[in-house]
Amino acid sequence: MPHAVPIGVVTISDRASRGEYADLGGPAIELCLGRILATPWRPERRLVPDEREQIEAALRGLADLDGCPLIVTTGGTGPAPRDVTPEATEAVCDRLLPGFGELMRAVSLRSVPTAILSRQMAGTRGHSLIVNLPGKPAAIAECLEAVFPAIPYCIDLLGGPRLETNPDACIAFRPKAG
Ligand SMILES: Nc1ncnc2c1ncn2[C@@H]1O[C@H](COP(=O)(O)OP(=O)(O)OP(=O)(O)O)[C@@H](O)[C@H]1O
Ligand SMILES: Nc1nc2c(c(=O)[nH]1)N[C@H]1C(S)=C(S)[C@@H](COP(=O)(O)O)O[C@H]1N2
Repeated sequence: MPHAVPIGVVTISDRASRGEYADLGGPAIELCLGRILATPWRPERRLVPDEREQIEAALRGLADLDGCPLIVTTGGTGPAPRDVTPEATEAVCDRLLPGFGELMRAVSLRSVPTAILSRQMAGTRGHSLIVNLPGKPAAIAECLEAVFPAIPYCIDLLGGPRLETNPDACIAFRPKAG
């Protein structure tokens, strides 16, 4: 699909990257995006260990070389010493969007009290929006569905492609002019 919008799907996991378990996070992101997006898109997949330099390199490449208007990560957002996804995200972003993390934690807190352990965040790098999700595959749809209504308009504001959604899965909110 030559005109499909590239979307970065980044799994950050020591064990999945070593092949010790199958990556369930990347496929869960793709399944969720497939339900939500009406605009043709294609995943740009990356699987990296919890190493800050490798995460930053993946995010920079997806934003600057692959031209992804949206990059979604899973894993490495907690308080463990090797969890460095938020640090890597902050390092590559021009600006942070704290509302994403606030909303995702609030929604997740309805399911698990440990939701407050995630330092997941979002920010912009040039024309790209980067959104962190926790590593638990079950967290992915819960978090992504919560914030997605604001994502198409955010990408409009960043000068990216117009993303349309399937209204049965997600109603994108675009404030009316004036
Ligand atoms: N990509 C993944 N695929 C399948 N399961 C995952 C994945 N990432 C995390 N998990 C599961 O969610 C749990 C919590 O995720 P977390 O990101 O804290 O992993 P972790 O304990 O740091 O280990 P690792 O980095 O090796 O995945 C993991 O212990 C694992 O059971
Ligand atoms: N929706 C949701 N959010 C969640 C969880 C979950 O199971 N569901 N797990 C929490 C836990 S136990 C941790 S440690 C943090 C960080 O997870 P990560 O290091 O895998 O990103 O996410 C939290 N957020």
